[in-house]
Amino acid sequence: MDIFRALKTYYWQDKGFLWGSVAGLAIATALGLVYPLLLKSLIDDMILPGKYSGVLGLSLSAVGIIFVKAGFQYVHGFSGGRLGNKLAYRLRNACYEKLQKLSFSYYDTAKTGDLMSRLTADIEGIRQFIGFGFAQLLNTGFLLVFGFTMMFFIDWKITLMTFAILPVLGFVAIRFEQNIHPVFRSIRSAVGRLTVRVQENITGVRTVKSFAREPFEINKFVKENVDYRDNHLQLAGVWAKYFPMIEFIANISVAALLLVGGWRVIDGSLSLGDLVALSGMLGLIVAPLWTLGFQINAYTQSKASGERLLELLNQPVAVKNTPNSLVLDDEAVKGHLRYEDVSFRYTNRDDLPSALLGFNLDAPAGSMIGLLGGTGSGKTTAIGLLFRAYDVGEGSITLDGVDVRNIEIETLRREIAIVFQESFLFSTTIKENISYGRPDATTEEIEEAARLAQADGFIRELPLGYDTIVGERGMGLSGGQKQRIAIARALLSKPKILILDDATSALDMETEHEIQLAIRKVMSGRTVFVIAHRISTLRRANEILVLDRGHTIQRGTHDKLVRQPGLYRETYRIQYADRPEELNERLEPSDGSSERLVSG
Ligand SMILES: Nc1ncnc2c1ncn2[C@@H]1O[C@H](COP(=O)(O)OP(=O)(O)OP(=O)(O)O)[C@@H](O)[C@H]1O
Repeated sequence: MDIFRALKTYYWQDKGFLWGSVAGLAIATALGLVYPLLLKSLIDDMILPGKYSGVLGLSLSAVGIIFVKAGFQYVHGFSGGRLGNKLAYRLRNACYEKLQKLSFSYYDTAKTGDLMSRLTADIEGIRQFIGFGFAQLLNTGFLLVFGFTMMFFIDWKITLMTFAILPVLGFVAIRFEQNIHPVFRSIRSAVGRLTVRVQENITGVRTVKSFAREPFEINKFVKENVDYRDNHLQLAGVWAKYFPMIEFIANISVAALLLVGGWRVIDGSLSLGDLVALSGMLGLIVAPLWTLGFQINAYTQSKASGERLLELLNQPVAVKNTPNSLVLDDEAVKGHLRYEDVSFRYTNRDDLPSALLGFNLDAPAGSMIGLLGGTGSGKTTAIGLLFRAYDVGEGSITLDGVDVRNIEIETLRREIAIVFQESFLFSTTIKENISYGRPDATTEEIEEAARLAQADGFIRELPLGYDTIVGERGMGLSGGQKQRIAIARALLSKPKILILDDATSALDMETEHEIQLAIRKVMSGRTVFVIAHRISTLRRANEILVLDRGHTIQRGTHDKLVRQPGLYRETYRIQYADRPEELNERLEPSDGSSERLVSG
């Protein structure tokens, strides 16, 4: 019950509905138990003595009871529905909000399918149990207590006899639950695997098709589908075995009642009406006992779902604001950045060495910083620490002299715009994609940003122009088109710091050059970070840092670096091998003697 206590904040404000659902069902149940008493009265007081005058009154009472019972059943259904749905609504919102708050580190290991199922199937489980299952479980208890008390007052000996069968029935019902629970669990994980298969296949459809791996994918799906089908067959097997067994045991008590009750009526120690009433009540008690296994199952399932939801809701947020976080004043921010001896290691990858080691950088407002290095050398890590995707391990990063860890995350990130290599577009209009960071932007501003990002031309050629809806993650657009929309989105937010993380890799040199000119214009006086593998993208930077496995191995301007032996010059050599004039001109040493750079 601890799980449900922990979830109390999501349903306790509706406790009126909870009580309404429980009380509605309990009263309707108690009223149901009155029917056998009416039958008893009909037989013993009217039919047998031949007093027919009371029959009409009795049937009118039955109608009245039906009416009132229906009213209480409505109260149960209405309250349970309200309670469950309001709870599910709050839980869904809370989980979604939590997902928005969780830091990047959480998503490094989170699985999309698993999170989706928490927000759907697990919440549904809780909704059903809190709304209805809980009241039904209590109701089974009420039935046992009310029913046996009434039976006891009619004839305690017969009642005790029928009572003897209950532990057996309870035992079988619990065995049933124990057998069916793992099957339900396997079904749920089989559904999860099946969903992940479909999701991955649709997402990676281009890769699948380009490698002609459709048969392989179909086989994988069929395997999961077989698993799913087999689980359902196993479920059907458990049902088929236990249902007749439960019915058989329950009917033994009915048979025993008929046998002993019959004798007793014949020898005159029990009235016929009492026998009919006892049999009616026994039937009412036994019916929900059949479903006891299900009710317990619903309880354990929703407990497991509750655990999974609480695990998400109680997930610590790795990067968060401190109580005294500084709220940045947009007007006052200049954009002067300093990294001082910054080192960082990803906590989820203790097996790996630090991703960044002793990183130092001074980037005054208005400067352009270039980062170059092989894959995995720490470039993205260096900028991730700046916008607090992760907090630095050692050292510090300051913005205008304030440690970024002391700046309110939201205002810090509002000053920074990042364009990643893989541009993510939402499945909405191009216009809304560009204005994502500034929903208040005017059409003119959106179009101006698109012009600067060299995107306006191709957008206008689309049939619906800026109102064209792009497919999921930008499907239907080329890589370079997506990158240009992402650049327009970043430029529109007029950030103090712009980060281009390999953001122009899909563009041709000419378009990239045009965009660079535009960025220089828009970002004049602001700070720009450019991560790139192309020298042409970096060469105008005020300072270029060359990284290798987290270490800064070279730094300086393009002119300085092309003269130094090292990775930068090697990269330059490879990229400009087909333009030796430019290469020689660049690499000519200061003493005027020409250096031979390209062999062969
Ligand atoms: N989220 C993460 N969790 C664990 N390790 C990570 C994570 N992101 C990066 N790494 C590791 O940190 C190191 C630096 O990665 P980083 O992404 O900073 O490199 P990069 O220079 O930007 O590479 P690329 O040019 O390929 O984008 C690599 O060894 C990488 O495997």
